[in-house]
Amino acid sequence: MIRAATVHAQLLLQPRSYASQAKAASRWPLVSRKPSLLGCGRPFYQMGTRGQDENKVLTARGCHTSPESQELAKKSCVPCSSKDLHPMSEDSAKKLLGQVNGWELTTEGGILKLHRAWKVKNFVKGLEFFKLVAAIAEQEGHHPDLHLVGWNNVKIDVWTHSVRGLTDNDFILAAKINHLNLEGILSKRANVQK
Ligand SMILES: C[C@H](O)[C@H](O)[C@H]1CNC2=NC(N)=NC(=O)C2=N1
Repeated sequence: MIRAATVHAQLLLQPRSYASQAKAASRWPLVSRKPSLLGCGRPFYQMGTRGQDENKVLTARGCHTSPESQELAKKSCVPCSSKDLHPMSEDSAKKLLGQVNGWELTTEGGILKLHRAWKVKNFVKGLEFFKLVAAIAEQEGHHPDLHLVGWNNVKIDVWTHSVRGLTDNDFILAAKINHLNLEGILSKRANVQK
C-alpha cells in the first residue's frame, strides 16, 4: 500500500502530462476499494468515508468511487478489426451503464452510442480536455467523437465504428475518460451533480 501510495504521490507532483495520465489510467492499479488518484485529485489513502457533498464534488471531477468502474477503467480495448467483435444489445448496454457514471445511451442513425456532456471553463480548457482523451484513445486504439460547442460545452460520443454499435471497448474508453483528473478544466458551477 505504501509503494502504491508513493507512486500515486509522484503522479500528483508531476506536471499534468497527457501521456502519463493516459498510461496511468490504462494501468489502473486496483490497490484498494477507495478511489485512486487520477480522477479525484487526492491520493486514495487519504480518502476517508465520504459525505454526500464530497461525493458530489468527486463526481463533478469525473471521479468514480465504484469498484466496478475502477475495474472497467483498468481494462484494455481489443482491436476494432477483431472478427470476434459484435455490437451488444440495448439491454446489455443498459446493464453496463451503471459502471460509467454520467454517460447515457443515445441512438443516432440507428446506431447505439454512449454520450456524455461536460461544461468546461473555456475554449482552451476544452481543447486540453480533448488532448487528455486523445492520449487514452491513441493508447487504446479506440477513438471517440469529440465535440466542442458554444465555446465551453464538451460532448463526447463513443461507439465502435467497425460494427456500427456498442462493444465493451466503448465502456472501457468511457470509464477511462471518467477517471481522468479534470481539476482546473471543468467549470466549477455547472458540473456538480444534483
Ligand atoms: C485500424 C484501427 O484499429 C481501426 O480503424 C480503429 C481505430 N479506432 C476506432 N475507434 C472506434 N470508436 N471504432 C472503430 O471501429 C475504430 N477502429
